[in-house]
Amino acid sequence: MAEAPTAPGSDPEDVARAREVLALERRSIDNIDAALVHLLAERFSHTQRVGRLKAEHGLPPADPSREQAQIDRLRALADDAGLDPTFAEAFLRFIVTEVIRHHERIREEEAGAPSGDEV
Ligand SMILES: O=C(O)C(=O)C[C@]1(C(=O)O)C=C[C@@H](O)C=C1
Repeated sequence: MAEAPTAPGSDPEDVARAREVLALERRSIDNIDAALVHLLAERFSHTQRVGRLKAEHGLPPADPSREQAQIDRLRALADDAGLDPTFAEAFLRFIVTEVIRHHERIREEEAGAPSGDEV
């Protein structure tokens, strides 16, 4: 009697191998996600310092010309790396929007804080 046809890739050994590959890929994905979190934390610690510097010296929270230069650079890097430049731009804009929100909060805090000269 002929064997029952199996759907392509549904052989239990194939599925077991696929699960092993999936587990390995997920380990790498978790490592990369951890690296991204650490890199973002590092980036935000620098932008917090920039925010305080800007607030102390009356500089505007946002710098659109700097942002445009960053976007142009990141889009080119993404293109070279095989990453969608539109995604890279959206990702940077998402981060920078949050940074500007932090800068504005720092500026408001600075404006409300006593100067240190007061008794
Ligand atoms: O470089 C600055 O002036 C920053 O405040 C940092 C940063 C950024 O996150 O890269 C954020 C806001 C500015 O509009 C431009 C860039």
